[in-house]
Amino acid sequence: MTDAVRVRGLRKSYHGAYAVDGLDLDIADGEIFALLGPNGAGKTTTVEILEGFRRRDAGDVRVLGEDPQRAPRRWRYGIGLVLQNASDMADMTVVETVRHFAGYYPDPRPVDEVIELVGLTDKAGKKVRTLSGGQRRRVDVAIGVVGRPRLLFLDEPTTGFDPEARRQFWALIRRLSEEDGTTILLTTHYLDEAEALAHRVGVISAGRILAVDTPADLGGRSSSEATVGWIEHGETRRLRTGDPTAATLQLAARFDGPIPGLTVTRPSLEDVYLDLIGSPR
Ligand SMILES: Nc1ncnc2c1ncn2[C@@H]1O[C@H](COP(=O)(O)OP(=O)(O)OP(=O)(O)O)[C@@H](O)[C@H]1O
Repeated sequence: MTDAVRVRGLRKSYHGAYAVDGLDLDIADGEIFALLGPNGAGKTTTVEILEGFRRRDAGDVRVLGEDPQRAPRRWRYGIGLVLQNASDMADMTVVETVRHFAGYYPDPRPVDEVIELVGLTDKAGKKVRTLSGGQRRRVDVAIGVVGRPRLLFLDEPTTGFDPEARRQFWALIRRLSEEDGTTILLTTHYLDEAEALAHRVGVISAGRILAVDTPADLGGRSSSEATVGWIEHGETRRLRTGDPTAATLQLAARFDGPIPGLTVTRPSLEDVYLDLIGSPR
């Protein structure tokens, strides 16, 4: 498998302080990769270097096989950006806005198809400024994908969305990944979003990658101890165990049937993330 993104030893400082401090990163072709990290961790700096908008101090960076600092113009055609509020263009309708951006690419998707993909067909003739925040964000996505990018950057894409809009947006991202094989690099502060969408997540703190794994396995999550909970004599009981099946069978035997209030839980992605970045819970 080839890599859409390959980064080795990336460094970038501002006024003598390192914002990115020796970062390595590999993102495979077709992968959805979520970059997680606290405010100021270096996510935006890293992503903007990959996008070719910031210069690095040191390190080797390949994005779709090219160094973003020296890439030819056609390289940019393979990159899609979903920026905050890209669609806020004076008084244009949805279809005019998407057509405008389609004009920048040599082989754009048909405008109607893109508008359908983001679920805005019934709003196509409406002025963008009259749409809701979530609908405008869909226009941002339409602009990001109209050029048929091989690699799509999504920067905190669902901030401010209601729960239903978030689910619809996730379905759209999965569709881009599954139907078109688009590689997606997502930054988000929502752990449930990373868990729902990403094949792998990377946790970044103080300019370095602390861990990279599938959401299920990050920080040894799937193999860590489980907590079995139940209710007995009107009180909630909890038992931490490496073998929750055996513990549950023993309880079932003791209760001689259903176990009241039975729960079996493992650390959430948020628990593991907070441990990794050293934040008290
Ligand atoms: N243009 C700049 N000039 C000076 N310092 C900067 C600049 N951009 C970022 N920084 C600093 O670099 C560090 C990393 O910032 P960055 O924006 O990459 O973090 P982030 O992980 O994207 O944070 P957030 O989650 O808040 O968006 C921070 O300490 C920030 O203050």
